[in-house]
Amino acid sequence: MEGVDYLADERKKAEFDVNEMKIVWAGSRHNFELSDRISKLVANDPGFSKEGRTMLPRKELFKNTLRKATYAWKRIIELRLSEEEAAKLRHFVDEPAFTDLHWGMFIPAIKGQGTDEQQKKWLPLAYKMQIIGCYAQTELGHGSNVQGLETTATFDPQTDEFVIHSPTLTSSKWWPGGLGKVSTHAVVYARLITNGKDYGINGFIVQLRSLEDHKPLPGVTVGDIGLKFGNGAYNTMDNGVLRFDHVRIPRDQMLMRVSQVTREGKYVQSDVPRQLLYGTMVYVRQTIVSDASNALSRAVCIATRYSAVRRQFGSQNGGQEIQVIDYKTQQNRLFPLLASAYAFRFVGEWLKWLYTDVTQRLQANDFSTLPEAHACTAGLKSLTTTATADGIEECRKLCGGHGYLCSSGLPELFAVYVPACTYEGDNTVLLLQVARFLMKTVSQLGSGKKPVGTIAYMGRIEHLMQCRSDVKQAKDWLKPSAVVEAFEARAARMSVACAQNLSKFDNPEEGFAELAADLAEAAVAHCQLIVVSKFIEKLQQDIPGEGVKQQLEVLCGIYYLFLLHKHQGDFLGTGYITSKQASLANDQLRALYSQLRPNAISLVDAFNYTDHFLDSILGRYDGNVYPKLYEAAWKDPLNQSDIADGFHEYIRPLLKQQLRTARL
Ligand SMILES: CC/C=C\C/C=C\C/C=C\C/C=C\C/C=C\C/C=C\C=C\C(=O)SCCNC(=O)CCNC(=O)[C@H](O)C(C)(C)COP(=O)(O)OP(=O)(O)OC[C@H]1O[C@@H](n2cnc3c(N)ncnc32)[C@H](O)[C@@H]1OP(=O)(O)O
Ligand SMILES: Cc1cc2nc3c(=O)[nH]c(=O)nc-3n(C[C@H](O)[C@H](O)[C@H](O)COP(=O)(O)OP(=O)(O)OC[C@H]3O[C@@H](n4cnc5c(N)ncnc54)[C@H](O)[C@@H]3O)c2cc1C
Repeated sequence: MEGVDYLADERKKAEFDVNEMKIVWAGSRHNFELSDRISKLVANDPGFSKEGRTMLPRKELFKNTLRKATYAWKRIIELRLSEEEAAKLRHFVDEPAFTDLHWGMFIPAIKGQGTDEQQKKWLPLAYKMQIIGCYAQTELGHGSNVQGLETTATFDPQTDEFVIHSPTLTSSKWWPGGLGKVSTHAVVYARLITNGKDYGINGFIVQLRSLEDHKPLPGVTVGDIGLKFGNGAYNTMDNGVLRFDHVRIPRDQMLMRVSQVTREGKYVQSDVPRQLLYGTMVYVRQTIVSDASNALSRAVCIATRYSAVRRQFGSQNGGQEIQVIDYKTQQNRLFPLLASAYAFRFVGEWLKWLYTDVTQRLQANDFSTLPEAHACTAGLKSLTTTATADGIEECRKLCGGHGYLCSSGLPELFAVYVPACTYEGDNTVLLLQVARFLMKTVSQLGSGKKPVGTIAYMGRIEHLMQCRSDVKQAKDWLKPSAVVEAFEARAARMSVACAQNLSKFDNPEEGFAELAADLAEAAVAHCQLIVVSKFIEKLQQDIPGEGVKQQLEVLCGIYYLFLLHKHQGDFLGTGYITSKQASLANDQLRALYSQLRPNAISLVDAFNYTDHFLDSILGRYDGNVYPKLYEAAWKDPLNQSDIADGFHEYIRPLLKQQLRTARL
């Protein structure tokens, strides 16, 4: 029945002010109002309908995305939306498109690596979308190892130009989004060669297609790399391949903030660190951490609502069966994911602050916090995307058989999300970057250099190496100081153990390679400590709204106690807790699940997602799942006729043959 709220009883159980929680989730009242307004604007516009998206063949799917992305741009202009509003609109349109890379990487690369003059020339064109750009770094042969890229940019002093060339098959650019069929320009990363000397990787703005007829320019070979994982999903994006045959660009299209080549061909290194060349990746990794909470909360919202609708077993005297959300096993799989969505939200907010801070410092030529910013963005990108991709898949399983239907929204969400574990840095490669930072920190402990920021805890290494948990009863695990010390001691001990093992090798690089798996685990422990600490710090702020803070405390407890339970080998193995204390942590975790249970539906309502954005029958706000599933099945193209195409060709002869055999 339309108009009935099947989850109304669940909503009545809430012990907190949901509207206030919506503001906490959004980060501020301004953010909440912005998201609320723009998500409804998109949901109510038929131009942004998602109907039938997963059924479209690639060419139609792609064309439909071009239509939507350009329609979004038209609406942005017509409604005179600000940059912030426009970004929200693209987010709620919810379909990966070339515009993500244009706004998300091409423009930031020019902003971060271009000189003032270059920014003045290129940004107005890009802002008006008079040129469309992508970020062409990865090649067929190399992605993680950026220093191993092979494309060359050789300076020709005769003409004051760079010659961009792909010397080998493996040097073909491969993967850049928006490249395959749309971009007119790219920021291309290539080896800078001048006066016969290779100065390593630098960015160059290269025009790829004519602005008149969109044909590839002479010397440019460009196309799409082919179908990717999942139905619909990331296939809306034209990830591309690109080869250059001695393509000439003016010298001033080398991005020259980090280093320059003079008219005479002299290479000049600025006094900014070369790592700023990697700045766009730091920026995007930071946005990916915030986005992890979007994707995970979306999956959790679907699985939580459906778990309250779905009933199995336990009917007493002909009454209703049990809601599957009441099974402790379901809670133990679902509630930590709900808690993780909130945890990633808050660590994302903090990371945004850290990124803004480091950007301001860089502008003032203070490079001191760059290594920490790199370690935090790399590590948290790795931690949150791994947990989110795994979490979305777990949510699909939590929805039983119906989770496997595309109409649940979960298969597509997973297919779109899972490459986040790979793009912007493979998650293992990124953890090893964190590990390098940790090993450097440990090796400098005796030097008098005081660790600050997220590694300040290493400054208390002597205490952290020998302290023991003083938890005596389950509720002691609710004390923030007990928890932070536990996570600090575990992270510090794992790092120190790695450093001690490394010192046994004559060649440190050989040692690092041999111990890489342990080092990656130490990096995870450090990153989990950051997430836990930032959640606890958030709770120390003034949080208005009846019961809101209490709910967040429950979620925070679930987040860290679940981690403690899952990684209890680390906590026990490093000797910080006893098995009795581990068992008390588990008792407390179960108690928190019971406290969360009546609030579960309202906690996912606080994400304030429209049904359009969720695009899931199982996650519908009104919980009206079964009639809508039934209705959707009949919309499948296979059900357009009673007799399937192919029946006369294949099935009928088979049945006739069986009939003949039966007669014999
Ligand atoms: C149903 C749903 C529908 C729709 C959903 C809709 C929309 C989705 C919306 C949003 C999604 C959100 C975001 C999506 C965004 C993007 C996805 C699309 C595009 C993806 C693009 C890309 O992938 S671009 C390519 C990215 N490539 C990489 O990340 C490569 C990884 N490799 C590296 O970064 C480096 O090579 C390395 C760090 C691994 C090694 O570098 P190298 O120089 O060889 O190394 P070292 O010798 O180890 O380091 C030298 C020193 O430099 C320091 N360092 C390294 N990196 C950095 C850095 N980035 N910043 C600062 N410093 C750095 C390093 O620590 C070393 O320092 P020392 O002090 O030790 O010397
Ligand atoms: C959907 C999608 C969109 C993308 N968009 C873009 C884009 O717009 N622009 C762009 O330039 N690129 C883009 N990329 C490319 C992406 O950035 C790379 O794929 C990514 O950086 C990983 O590099 P790789 O493919 O070389 O993986 P590889 O490095 O080859 O990884 C393969 C395996 O080797 C392991 N490995 C590699 N090195 C090490 C090491 N040192 N130690 C231990 N293990 C190691 C990895 O953990 C992994 O298991 C995109 C990729 C995808 C999937």
